Amino acid sequence: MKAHSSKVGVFVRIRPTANFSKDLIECLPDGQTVNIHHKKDSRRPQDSRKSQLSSFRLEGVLQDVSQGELYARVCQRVVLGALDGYNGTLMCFGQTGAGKTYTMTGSTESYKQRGIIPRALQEVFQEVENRTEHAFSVYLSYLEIYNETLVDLLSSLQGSPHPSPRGMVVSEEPGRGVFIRGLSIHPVHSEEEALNLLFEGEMNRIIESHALNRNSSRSHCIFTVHIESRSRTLSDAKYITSKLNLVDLAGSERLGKTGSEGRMFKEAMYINKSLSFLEQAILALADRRRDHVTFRQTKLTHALKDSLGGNCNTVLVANIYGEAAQIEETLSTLRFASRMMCVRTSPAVNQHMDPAAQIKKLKRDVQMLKGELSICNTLVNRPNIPYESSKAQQAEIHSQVQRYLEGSLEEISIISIRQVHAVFAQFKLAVQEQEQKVKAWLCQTYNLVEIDQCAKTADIKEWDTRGSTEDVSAQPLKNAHRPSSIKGKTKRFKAKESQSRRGGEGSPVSWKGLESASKSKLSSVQIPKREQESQEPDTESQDTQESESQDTQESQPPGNEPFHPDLLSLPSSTLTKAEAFEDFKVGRGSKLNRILKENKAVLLERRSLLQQLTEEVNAVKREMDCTAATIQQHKETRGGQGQYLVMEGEPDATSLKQLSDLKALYRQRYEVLRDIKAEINYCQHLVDQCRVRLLSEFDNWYKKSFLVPEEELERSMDKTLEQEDNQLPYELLPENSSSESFYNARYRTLKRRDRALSFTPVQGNSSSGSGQRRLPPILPIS
Ligand SMILES: Nc1ncnc2c1ncn2[C@@H]1O[C@H](COP(=O)(O)OP(=O)(O)OP(=O)(O)O)[C@@H](O)[C@H]1O
Repeated sequence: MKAHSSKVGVFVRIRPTANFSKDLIECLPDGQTVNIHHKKDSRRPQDSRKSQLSSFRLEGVLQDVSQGELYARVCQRVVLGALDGYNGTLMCFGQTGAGKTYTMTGSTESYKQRGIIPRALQEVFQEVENRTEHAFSVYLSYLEIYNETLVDLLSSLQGSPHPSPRGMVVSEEPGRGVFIRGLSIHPVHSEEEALNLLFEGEMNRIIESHALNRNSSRSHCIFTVHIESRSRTLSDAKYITSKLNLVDLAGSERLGKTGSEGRMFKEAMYINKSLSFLEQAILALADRRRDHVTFRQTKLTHALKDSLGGNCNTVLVANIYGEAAQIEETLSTLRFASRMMCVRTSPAVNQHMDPAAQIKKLKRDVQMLKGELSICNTLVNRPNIPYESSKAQQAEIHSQVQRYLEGSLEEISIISIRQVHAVFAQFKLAVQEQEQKVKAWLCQTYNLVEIDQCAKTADIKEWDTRGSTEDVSAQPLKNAHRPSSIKGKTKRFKAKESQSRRGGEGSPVSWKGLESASKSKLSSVQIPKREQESQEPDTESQDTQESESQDTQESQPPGNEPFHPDLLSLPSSTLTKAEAFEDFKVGRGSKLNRILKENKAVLLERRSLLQQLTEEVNAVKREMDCTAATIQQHKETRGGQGQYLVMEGEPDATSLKQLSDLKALYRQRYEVLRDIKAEINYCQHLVDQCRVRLLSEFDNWYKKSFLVPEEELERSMDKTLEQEDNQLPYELLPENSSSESFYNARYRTLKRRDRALSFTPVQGNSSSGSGQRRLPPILPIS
C-alpha cells in the first residue's frame, strides 16, 4: 500500500517531584512548549554566569499526567494503527531514573499504575474481540540488548527454541525488513497470556542500584507485538501483518552522578556509547541532504533501523527530571527530542498475498493461456500438440528413451518443452535405477545392511518386544544391570574373530586368492548372518570385552556429564553419559551397534586385503624395474646404437618376454587394487553412517530418558498453577473486572518466581555474566 510521509511524534514527560524547579523549567500553557533557562556554558568560566533560554516545541509536554492519560495521548493511535496493518514504534528515552521504565511498563504491582505495554496489550485484545469481521493472530517477543549482547527474555518459557550456539543476530531480508534471528516468538490468545509473558520477561531483565535509581535498567529492551489479520468476510488472498515495537532504552548517565564502578561502569560505557550512536543515526536521519545513514555500528541502532526511519508510526517519549540538579541532562534529552521531531517516516500497511489463494489465481491464468495457445496453433496450422501429459504419453516417452538407450532408436524428436522435460526425467530415472541395482548388488555380495533399513527393523522389533505395560522412562535404569542379551552378542564376536583367524589372518593370502576374492566379491569374508545370532547361547568372553572396549573408544558419546536421577524421582544411583551409552549399546541400540561392528569388520578385512594387494603390486613393479634395468644394461654393453635386435633363444629374449608378462600382470593386479579401493570407500561410508546414526539415536534416547525434566516439570508446574489459581485471593482484587487479567498474570508470575527461587539459587544472567535480574520483592496484591 502507498506510503505517506509522517513526522515522528515526540512528547516530554516530567517526572513528578516536590522540588520542581520553576525558575529553570517553564511549561507554557499551549501544552507543547517547554523553556529551559540555563547557564550559557558551565564549562567556560566567562559564560558560567550568563543565562540563556532554550525553547523546545514538541507534540506534547506531559506534566503530572496519569498513566492512563499518557497512554491515551501517546500510544493509543499507534496501537490502533498496528491493528490496521501499520508498524508502530514507541520509544522512551532519557536520563537514568527519569521514568522510562515507569512509562513503558509501569508498576507490576498496581493495575492503576500499569504502563504503556500492559495497556497496549489490553487494547489489542479488546479490539481483537470487537473487530469480528477479521481473524487476528497475536505473537510476542521480548529482546534485551545488554553490553552489545542480544538476550531473549522469554527463552525461559516452555516451548522456546533452544538458543542457537551462534547466538542471536540482527538480520535483514527483503520483504521482511529487520528481524532478530534466533529470538523466540510466542503466540498469545488473551490479555492474560500476554501479560504472563511480559511479567516473565520483566523478571529476567537486568537491573542494578545506583545513586539515581534503586532499580536501574542496565540494558535496552524491545517488547514486540506481532499482529496478523485476515478478513473473515472477503475471500481474497490479501492479509495484513504489523509489528508494534515498545522500546525501553537504558538511561544515559553521568558516571560522577551515579557513582558507577566496576561492572556497572562497564555497563554505563556500553549504554552511553550505544545512545550516542543512536543520536548520530537520528542526526543523519533528520538531515534530508544525507542519503546514507549507518545503522550497523551498534546492535541497538541496527535492531531499530526500520523503526527509526522506516515505514512505521514512530513516537518518542523523552523522560526528564524536574529538579535543577539534573538540568544539563534534561537539556540534552530535549535536544535529542527536538532532533527526533525532524525525522520523517513513511507508514504503510503491510499487505501480503495468501499463497493458497494466489495459486488458485495462477491456475486460472494458466487455463486461460492454454486456451489462447491452442487457438494460435490452430491459426498457424500446427498439429495438435499435447501440453498436458497423459499416462499414455508418459509411457510413450519412457519407451522412446529405453529404445534410445538400447540403440534401437536413433533420435528422439522434440515437439514441446514439456516433452523435453519428460525425456530428461526418464533419463534421470534410468540412472537412478542403475544406481539402485549396483547398490543392491554390493549389499548382497558383502552382506552389508543399509542403515535406514536396519534401523527400521530395529525399531519395529523393539516396539514389539517392549509390550504395552513396560515403563519406557525406566528402561535405561533397568538396562543399567546389563541384560542377558549382551551375552549372546559377546559370543557372536568370539565366533567372528576365531572365524577370521581361521580365514587366514595369520597366513599370507596368495595372489590368486586375493584376485579370486575380489572378483568373486569376497566369498571368503565371513560375516555372521543376523538371523543366526539370536539363537546363539549366552556366554561371556574376554574377546568380547576387548572388542567392546575398542568400539566404545571409537564411538564415544559426546561429553561425559553425570546426571542426577534423584532430581527426577529416579533411583539414586548416578550414571555418567558414557555409562548410559554402554547401556544403550546393549539395549535399545544393540541392533545398530551390532551392524556397526559387522560393517567395521568387513572394512578391516578389506583394508588388510588392500595392504597385501598393494605389497604384491609393488613387488611386481620392482621386478619389472629390475628386468628393464637388466635389458638396458645388455643394450649398452652391445654398444646399442640404432635398433636393438635380439635373436630368439638368447638370454635377452627371455628377459623381454618376462618384462612383457610382468607388465600384463601389473595391469591386471592394478585393476583389482582399484576395485578394492572403491569397495573400501563404500564400506567406510556405511560404517560412518552407522556410527552417526548410533550416536544420534543415543542422544535422542538419552535426552528423552534423562535430560528433559524441565518440560515435564513445567507441565506439572502448570497443573499445580491451575489448581492454585482456583484459590486465587479474589477478595484482594479491586472491583474493576478489567483488572482481572493483570492480577492473574501478576500472581502467576510471582508463583513461578517463588518456585524458581526454591529450585535454584538466584544467579545473574548466565549468558552475559551480568548483575541481578529484575526480581521485584514479593508484595501482597493490594
Ligand atoms: N511519572 C512518574 N510517577 C511516579 N513515579 C515515577 C514516575 N516516573 C518515575 N517514577 C519513579 O521513579 C523511579 C525511577 O523510574 P524508572 O525506573 O522508570 O526510571 P528509568 O528512566 O527507567 O531509569 P533507568 O534508566 O535507570 O532504568 C521509579 O521508582 C519510578 O516509580
